[in-house]
Amino acid sequence: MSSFENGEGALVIDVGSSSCKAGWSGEDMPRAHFPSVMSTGEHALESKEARQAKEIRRAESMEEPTTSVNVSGKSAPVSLKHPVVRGKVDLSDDTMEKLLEHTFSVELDMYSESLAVPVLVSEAPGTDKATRARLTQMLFEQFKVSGVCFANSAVLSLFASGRTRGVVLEVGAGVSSVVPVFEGYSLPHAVLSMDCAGQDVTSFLKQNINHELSHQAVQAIKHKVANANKMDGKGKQSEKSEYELPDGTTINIDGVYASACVDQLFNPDEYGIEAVDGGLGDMLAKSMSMCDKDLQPDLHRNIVLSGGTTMIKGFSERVKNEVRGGVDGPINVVPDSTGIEPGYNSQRQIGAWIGGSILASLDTFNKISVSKQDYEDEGSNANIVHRSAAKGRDQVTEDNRG
Ligand SMILES: Nc1ncnc2c1ncn2[C@@H]1O[C@H](COP(=O)(O)OP(=O)(O)OP(=O)(O)O)[C@@H](O)[C@H]1O
Repeated sequence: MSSFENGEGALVIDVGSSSCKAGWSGEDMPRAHFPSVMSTGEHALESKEARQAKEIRRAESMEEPTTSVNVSGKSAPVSLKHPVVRGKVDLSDDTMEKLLEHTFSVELDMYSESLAVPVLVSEAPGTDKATRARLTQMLFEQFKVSGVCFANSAVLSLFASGRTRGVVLEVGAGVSSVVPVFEGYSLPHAVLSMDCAGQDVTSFLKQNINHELSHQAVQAIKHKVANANKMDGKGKQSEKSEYELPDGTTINIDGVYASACVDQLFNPDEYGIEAVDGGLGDMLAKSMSMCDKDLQPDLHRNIVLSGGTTMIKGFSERVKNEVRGGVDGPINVVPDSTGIEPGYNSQRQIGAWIGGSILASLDTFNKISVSKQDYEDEGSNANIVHRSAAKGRDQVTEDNRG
């Protein structure tokens, strides 16, 4: 496969259900981290100026439809749309294309007719081939990138923790997944997921707070008060937590809700949530038991947390306690409650992006990516990206052995 003529590195993009992380390979942090939501409808016609879209997005709630003033001074209806819903890219309209355009031209300030850089895209576990092919075509045709590479977000998070073997528990905004990984390969037969994650934690809290607050305001409260304490009827859960709103109003959150909003992730059936493989602890135990017996002890010792929702207080300890009952032998959750790996501790929400930044700065990256030349040589057939992905995984494994 041909290599790229690029001396500047690659762009690394992770578009999630709630936020998009984007930046350059080899850097420690994404340069941009912003809500993955775009305006649609009438207003979209006038939003060619991506900066205007940015201002509107920032000013308005992520979830609620709103209005804005168009060039004629009249109010125009605006609705906001997420290009990724429950971890799945929605390509039924141009929202994803707009989000990418906004990412490149506004957030990364590199507007040009032709980007001419390679791009590594972090994809959610279980992303289908058709979606990957459509995105490949979009990146080559619309944005004129010089190369494309897709990598599993869980595998990237594992790389970020300095591992190539382990099981990743990803809990973002829209979806929770368990992905066992062996030498850089995810093991698809044992990948489990549940459509319940951070946005459901926020919604639960919103329904149980006695105040009319926006989704964003409740999200901020959640970050402060939510905890993963076990719901055992009594004790800490009955304590109230105080939260001061920006206008000085103090609201009290009942301790039961501060714990129950998170408890639903561990006991979904008790909250009427459909989850065929049970809660997060059950999913982890089940997924690991579906892997080769010889691999299981390694997985038990390398349970890596990833995604913003795992930042909730007490999350790591709760995961450890839940899994302990379901598996034999020692287990280790990373980061653990005593913060043995403090570096990774603060990086959970951007773990996949960091793993992508590392992968895209290795020599291997050129070998696992599809260059523009490769794409054109195949008659602009975007399906080339699947062959490249398989070849790439072999290469990453070989490089790790070496
Ligand atoms: N400190 C925190 N405490 C609790 N929750 C947090 C914290 N920081 C972020 N979150 C939550 O994490 C979620 C976003 O995480 P992340 O960015 O990993 O998701 P995403 O990639 O957008 O979504 P997904 O992976 O589900 O597609 C939000 O629900 C947010 O409220």
